[in-house]
Amino acid sequence: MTDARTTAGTTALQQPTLQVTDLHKAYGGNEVLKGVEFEVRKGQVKAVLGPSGSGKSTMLRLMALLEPADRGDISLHGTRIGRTPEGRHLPERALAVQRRDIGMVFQKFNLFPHLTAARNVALALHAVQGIGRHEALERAHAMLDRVGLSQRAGHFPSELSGGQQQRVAIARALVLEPDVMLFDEPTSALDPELVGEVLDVMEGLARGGMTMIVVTHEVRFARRVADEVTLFDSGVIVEQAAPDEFFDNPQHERTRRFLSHVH
Ligand SMILES: Nc1ncnc2c1ncn2[C@@H]1O[C@H](COP(=O)(O)OP(=O)(O)OP(=O)(O)O)[C@@H](O)[C@H]1O
Repeated sequence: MTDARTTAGTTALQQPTLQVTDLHKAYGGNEVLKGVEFEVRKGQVKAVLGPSGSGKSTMLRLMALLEPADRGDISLHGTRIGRTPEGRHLPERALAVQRRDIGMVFQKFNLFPHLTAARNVALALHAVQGIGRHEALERAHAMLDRVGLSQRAGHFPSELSGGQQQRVAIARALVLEPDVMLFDEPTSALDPELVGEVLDVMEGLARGGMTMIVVTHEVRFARRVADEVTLFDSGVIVEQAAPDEFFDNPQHERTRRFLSHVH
């Protein structure tokens, strides 16, 4: 009994939080993902770099179950998600339940313009988890405090800077207490002077133990915060390594060429 429990516990610890195997996706005849193998473990931060159009966003969207893969598996804590055990795509209602464990932040914040920051965050709790208005608002305020926006909770998106709006979007994802957070170029739509405040929030989350995958062009952030950096090119992973290795001693010519353009 004890042995069985220990074994199960050890297995759970070793399992990636989120994992994709042999992931394929094509749009029309355009093969965008060509058998990607990728995983993130509990508390790990993975940065994903790569040229435009290499398939980074597509991988995140598939991982977040926002669209189906053509082939391959996506697993959360070792359990396949997005498909039935027989391999059929799950219906929307079942997908919605599985999506709750995976938070996603996009380049565009997509806040509701007619709702205050607090209500934007509370709406997620209310709509997705059915939590009552009062409690949802209380938790929204606590989450806005965590991203440094307690003073802005009553403001509408139009009254907030882009950086502040993105922090609201981060709070909206966090309030659902996801097991893993996916960031898809969260600072690309921001004026340069607003990038830092969003990266600071993300760094705080990373230091606090959040499991994160970050698609980004912010090389310095990747070097400073990530446990591992991945280079995507043309739908495949070219190189994955710890930041010092990746940036100072890349093994692949493609990585060297990529870094020569971004450094
Ligand atoms: N819904 C879609 N329909 C058709 N083609 C798509 C769709 N989504 C992505 N693509 C194509 O797939 C390829 C990969 O796109 P993706 O957005 O995943 O790349 P990316 O590496 O994230 O690029 P970027 O850094 O520019 O965001 C591109 O050629 C893109 O045009």
